[in-house]
Amino acid sequence: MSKESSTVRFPARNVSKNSQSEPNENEFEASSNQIHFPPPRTPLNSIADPAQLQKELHELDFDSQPKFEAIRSGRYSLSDRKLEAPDRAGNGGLSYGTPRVSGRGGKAHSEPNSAQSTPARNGSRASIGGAICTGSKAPQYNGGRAGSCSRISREISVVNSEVLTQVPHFELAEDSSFWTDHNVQVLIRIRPLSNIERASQGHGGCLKQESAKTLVWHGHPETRFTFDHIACETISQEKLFEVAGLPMVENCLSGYNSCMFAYGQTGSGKTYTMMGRGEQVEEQLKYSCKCSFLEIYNEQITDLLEPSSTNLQLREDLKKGVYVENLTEYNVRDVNDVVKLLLQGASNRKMAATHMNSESSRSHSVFTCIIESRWEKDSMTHFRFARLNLVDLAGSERQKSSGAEGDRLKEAANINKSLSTLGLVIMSLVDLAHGKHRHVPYRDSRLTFLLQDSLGGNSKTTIIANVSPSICSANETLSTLKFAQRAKLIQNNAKVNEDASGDITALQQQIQQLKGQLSFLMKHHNISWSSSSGVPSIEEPRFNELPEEYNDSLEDKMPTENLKLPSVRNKKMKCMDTILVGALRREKMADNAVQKLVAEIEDMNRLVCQSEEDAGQTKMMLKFREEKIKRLELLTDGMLSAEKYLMEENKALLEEIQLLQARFESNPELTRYAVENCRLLEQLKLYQKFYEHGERETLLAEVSELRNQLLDILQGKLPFSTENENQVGKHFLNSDTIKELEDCRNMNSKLISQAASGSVRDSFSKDTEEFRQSDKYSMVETLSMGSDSGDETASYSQEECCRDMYISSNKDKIEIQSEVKHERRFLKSGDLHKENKCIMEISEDIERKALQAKLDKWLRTWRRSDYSIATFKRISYYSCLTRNRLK
Ligand SMILES: Nc1ncnc2c1ncn2[C@@H]1O[C@H](COP(=O)(O)OP(=O)(O)OP(=O)(O)O)[C@@H](O)[C@H]1O
Repeated sequence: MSKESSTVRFPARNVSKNSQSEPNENEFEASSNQIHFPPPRTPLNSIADPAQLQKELHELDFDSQPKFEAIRSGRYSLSDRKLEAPDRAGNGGLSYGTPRVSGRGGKAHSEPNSAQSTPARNGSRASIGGAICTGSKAPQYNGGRAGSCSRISREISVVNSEVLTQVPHFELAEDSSFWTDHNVQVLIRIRPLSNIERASQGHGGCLKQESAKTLVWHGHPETRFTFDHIACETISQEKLFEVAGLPMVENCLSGYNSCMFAYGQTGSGKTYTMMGRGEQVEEQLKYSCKCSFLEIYNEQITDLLEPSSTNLQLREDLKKGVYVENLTEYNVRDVNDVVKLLLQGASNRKMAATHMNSESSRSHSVFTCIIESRWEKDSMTHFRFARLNLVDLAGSERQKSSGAEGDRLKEAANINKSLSTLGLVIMSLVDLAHGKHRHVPYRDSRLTFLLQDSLGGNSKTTIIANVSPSICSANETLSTLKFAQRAKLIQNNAKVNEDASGDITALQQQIQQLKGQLSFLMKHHNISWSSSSGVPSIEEPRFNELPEEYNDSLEDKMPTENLKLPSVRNKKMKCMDTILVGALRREKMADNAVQKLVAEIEDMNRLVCQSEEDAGQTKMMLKFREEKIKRLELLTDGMLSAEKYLMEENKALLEEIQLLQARFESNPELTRYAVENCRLLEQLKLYQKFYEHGERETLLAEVSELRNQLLDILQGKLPFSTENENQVGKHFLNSDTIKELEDCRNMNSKLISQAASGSVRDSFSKDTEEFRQSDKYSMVETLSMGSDSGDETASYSQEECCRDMYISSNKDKIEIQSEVKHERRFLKSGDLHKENKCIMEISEDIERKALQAKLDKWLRTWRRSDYSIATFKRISYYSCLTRNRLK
């Protein structure tokens, strides 16, 4: 275990007081992992005469503890009327249930919804914080102050068998998903009656549990309460931990902030519930974990692990949220470390005896574990972090019931103040949850300010309301139950705290990998980047060096007759080279685009961070204003001297100036403009490149090449040489079809020359207008007009056209029509310049790729299907569109 940032050795523990009385009980010092404890604080004065009370309790405890334990551990069923005589040494055949908190004991717990991807966890998680950590044995640790730790280990132990048989037992529903799915949970825990209570009031109580979810408060008026979970008197620590504690730890490991409060009147079992009976466990934590332990006493924060650090200040930070300045955090390696810290801190808590509890906590304590987990998946580094707050509140009773006087009264007033703020916060949150506008007074007490995330914020929170069934506590029990009922309605907004910054690094790595692969491929295929255009060029087509499967697939697609012809083969190779060059070029462009996007994401992330910072700074400014108002109020009420006011004002203004400076330097607006500027410059460069570096010509050449390729393939499949015509062609085509092919070829060459001269635009405009007006039966004719040749379809009968058009699906028609509509928009828009601009605005590159993909698709369809002139015409027509658009 190491202290954050510096290695701290605790001074040797002052055990003199207790070592005499309980010399062998300090297991801590005997443990291998030695922690030296700080000197404990002087115990607070007791108000009532606790000595007598304690003596009585001790005697009673000793007698009855084993019986109670036996029942808790399940050795005795509730129907057992007779219990074995207890052995005073504590081992007279009594087993303590399962002592170790060793994971989940094979119990299946569902992951929280949003944490499905959390890597498999193992190792110890059960005992984090030691909260409700069960154990068979008391830790037997007794700090410098008598009673502080023995208290942790002690039970009420005032229950005898006779009584227990009368207490109905209700199982605590084990549904871990319930705890993980809900952000705010409330559980009622009823402690058993103490012997003193029993002696004074008999066996009757103010509470009666009717079922696993309902209990009745016997009073005026009799009130029935329903809760999702009620832990009756016979529910063991272990069971409670399994049901409510484990899912909280699970949440925390999954990256959710988690918090567990114990609320209730003094002596109702809050500390017992939170501290359990700590024991050393051996499993290793698999996560990095830091712990701190503080107490809020009289509205002052003290570090329980470094008791000399008193009056610590709360600060707010954008990243950390609310935190305690200078609070020591210890890195812990295993559960033992955690338990040690827990016990060490507990020994320093302010305690005193009151009428209601001989060892009453007079402060609120917060034990915090910050858990971080990191794992790699798909070459991404995931990082999650979460806090687990275990809050043991001071008793919520009224002052007069605790019999407090003097210092205790002042304490009680402060306790009441923070607890009433807690109540107000909860009420405001409930109102908020019902859609009302409310100011939530988090800042009115240190407790609520520190725990604001746990209340209505980013946290999964469990509130355990501890109640005593004693008639003497009837009113307090009722108010605790009402508090619990209200708290049920709070709505938190828990989210997984995950850092995705690793993703960008992973993307960059991926890009690097792809680059490596690309350069390897280029080296092996003699491809070099042309320095001027950034376009790869292939030095020499080498058909024989192509991978075999590539040849095979080609052979599958092409008629074997053609492959035998070297000229055809060379031609094909040339085509393939072109395709490859195009593909590599596009790949490079895509690579550039990815890089740009990555840079843009980084910019945006920066912007988001800055905006968050800005929001935080605005919040801080508001806070300054609020504080200033408070100061002014104090000044006008005469509670603050003018001098002190000025000094505080000066300090606040200095802080404000610093804040404003920081705000000025990291103004998100500036960054936004800078990012926008960069983006526009990039765009400008792109346009310049498009015109000046021949990008446009390259695209045109590529499209034209693709079209030629298509025609070549058509020719290759249906050769025109007399010999082949006789052998193969005859099987497929009649002379009309062959002529049609020739026509199409002519049509294309005409289009190319027209595109060069610009005249195609006029004719195309006419074409599209006619196309729009035509019905599906005349579509082929309209298409053919694009060729500017009246007799091109002469040999293709109207009937055949109709049939072909029927074959082409409605979808095709819709696609073509929308293309034409699109085209018309261009043509209407006026001059060429505007058109080009328009084209670029809708992203030339993407469009071109899409068109090319369509061409490829059609080509594939055509290859697969029967030869269809209509399809071919569509392709030709589409080529025209493409060409025109790119122009
Ligand atoms: N469920 C329980 N089973 C057995 N003993 C219990 C149980 N709950 C509480 N006790 C015993 O009751 C006594 C008072 O409990 P505890 O000190 O936890 O109360 P508390 O609510 O923390 O009081 P305070 O607010 O004064 O600190 C202790 O001796 C404790 O061992």
